[in-house]
Amino acid sequence: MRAGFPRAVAGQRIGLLGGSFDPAHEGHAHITRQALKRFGLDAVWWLVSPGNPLKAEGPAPMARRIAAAQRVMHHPRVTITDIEARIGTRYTAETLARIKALYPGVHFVWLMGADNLASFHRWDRWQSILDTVPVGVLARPGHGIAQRQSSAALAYARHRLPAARARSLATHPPPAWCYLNLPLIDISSSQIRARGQWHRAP
Ligand SMILES: Nc1ncnc2c1ncn2[C@@H]1O[C@H](COP(=O)(O)OP(=O)(O)OP(=O)(O)O)[C@@H](O)[C@H]1O
Ligand SMILES: O=C(O)c1ccc[n+]([C@@H]2O[C@H](COP(=O)([O-])O)[C@@H](O)[C@H]2O)c1
Repeated sequence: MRAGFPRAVAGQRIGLLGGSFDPAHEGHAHITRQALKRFGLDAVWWLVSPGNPLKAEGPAPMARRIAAAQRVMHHPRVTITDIEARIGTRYTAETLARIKALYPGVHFVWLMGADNLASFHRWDRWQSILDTVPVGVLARPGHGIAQRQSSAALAYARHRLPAARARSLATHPPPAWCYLNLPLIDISSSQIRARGQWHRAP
């Protein structure tokens, strides 16, 4: 594997938590620990995005977001990576196609909070994402039942695995998705920015 790219071996189950991480916070760390345990993952990679295609304002510089993420998340099975910037992608569908080609035989799972399930049908080629990798959705404060009835959730309702089968998600052939209820942590990057504890300017 090229320098700067995380290592993985065929057969491993790896969760991909894409995010702006602008900045990272305890909510990200919490859903990562839950995903490791409940989906039975070997590792989680935080894909620090060059910039969410649906967000008008650009995030803080990558190096600063990575450094902040490393302060928040110390775990032997979590890797924080700028792989999207390295491969030149920011659309998840393209990222997943590239990562799957780079890591044959690895079982990847796309991870996201419930707020993203609500807007998922606005993502570029969202059906292709669901048809490419299993998706694990983690509950988020303020985003409950309505999200589970969002356009994407309804369109793929018959491919939903019950939480009791969460540990089989990573090796389940796509499309497959699973919604996990978990203890909620009410924190967001927007709150941290609004409190003036993080600034986007370089
Ligand atoms: N407190 C939380 N509980 C559950 N999921 C979360 C939480 N915070 C973030 N996530 C999820 O983590 C991923 C990355 O989130 P992101 O970096 O956008 O943080 P954010 O707090 O949502 O940021 P912002 O407030 O700027 O939109 C997303 O899938 C998001 O749903
Ligand atoms: O591919 C898309 O169209 C797309 C649209 C919105 C969000 N995403 C990805 O979703 C992840 C979460 O984004 P964010 O900003 O909510 O942290 C991050 O990896 C984004 O690149 C991807």
